[in-house]
Amino acid sequence: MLRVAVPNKGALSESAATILAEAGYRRRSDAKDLTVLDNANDVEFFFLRPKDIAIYVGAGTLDLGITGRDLARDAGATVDEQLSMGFGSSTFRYAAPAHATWTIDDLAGKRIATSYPNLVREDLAARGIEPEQIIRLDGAVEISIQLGVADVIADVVGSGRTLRQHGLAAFGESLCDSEAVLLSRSGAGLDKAARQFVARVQGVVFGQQYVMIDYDCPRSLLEQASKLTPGLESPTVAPMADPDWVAVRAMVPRKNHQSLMDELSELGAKAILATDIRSCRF
Ligand SMILES: Nc1ncnc2c1ncn2[C@@H]1O[C@H](COP(=O)(O)OP(=O)(O)OP(=O)(O)O)[C@@H](O)[C@H]1O
Ligand SMILES: O=P(O)(O)OC[C@H]1O[C@H](OP(=O)(O)OP(=O)(O)O)[C@H](O)[C@@H]1O
Ligand SMILES: [Mg+2]
Repeated sequence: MLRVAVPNKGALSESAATILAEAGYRRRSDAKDLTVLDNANDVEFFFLRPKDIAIYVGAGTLDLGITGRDLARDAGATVDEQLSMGFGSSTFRYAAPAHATWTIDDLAGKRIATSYPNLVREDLAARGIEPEQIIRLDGAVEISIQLGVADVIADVVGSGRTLRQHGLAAFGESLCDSEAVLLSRSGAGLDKAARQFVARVQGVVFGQQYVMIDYDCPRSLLEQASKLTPGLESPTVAPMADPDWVAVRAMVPRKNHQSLMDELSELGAKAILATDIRSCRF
């Protein structure tokens, strides 16, 4: 039976659960359940702290796991990314009080609070910078400067709202551009069950990022219209009862699909429809 780790709570848990349910796997019935046995699909799910997931997968205790790229890097686990899952995007940044201008070199001799001490230690070592201290906190890191515990923080930035709320500004480049990823143990090949799991999840993730566009197109405009909707291989073109018209179908990126529909309409296409894709295989 395939053993898969899923975040039990926090920023990644709801989106991960939604994708797995859409991929046909059994949901947990209670938010406190730590395991779910999905006999129909021959998978057992383990609901773990996102921080711990890469450790289990890297050790080979569990076959696959969903967690953040930043957490996996901080854990130093020997894992490979099978799939980017399209949610939980964030950057990992140094930040300090916004009233002063900071550069990376200013980190020397400072107290840096973070929940990701290994990621920070690695970054500073690579730059040859010696901090006074790296203070490991479990969360709410943004408050640590005003409480007098640290001079600088290094933390996850999503919208940037939490930094702004605490009068902080990020500086230096991102230490890690993160998102939720599906991990396997490094170097270990995937067996058939694991490959099938990855394909199913990929089908849902891909489906979320694309829509299906259908439209009627004057045959004389087909070449121009096909350039707007090239599809994955090429658009499907079907004859219509009126020989001067064709029906066209193609997958297009969800992002900007509304402006693409405007362009098709301006070109002369009619009955333009966009439909959600629930899942797909390549
Ligand atoms: N606001 C956010 N926007 C985008 N991604 C985020 C955000 N906050 C956290 N993440 C991502 O979620 C993951 C961390 O999840 P989470 O914060 O739930 O775990 P945790 O901090 O270990 O647990 P907890 O917050 O329950 O103590 C990381 O990969 C991080 O990049
Ligand atoms: O840029 P923003 O969109 O404001 O998001 C960033 C915040 O979200 C996360 O905190 P979380 O809610 O996980 O709490 P935590 O600090 O206790 O981990 C992260 O650690 C930041 O504090
Ligand atoms: Mg958190």
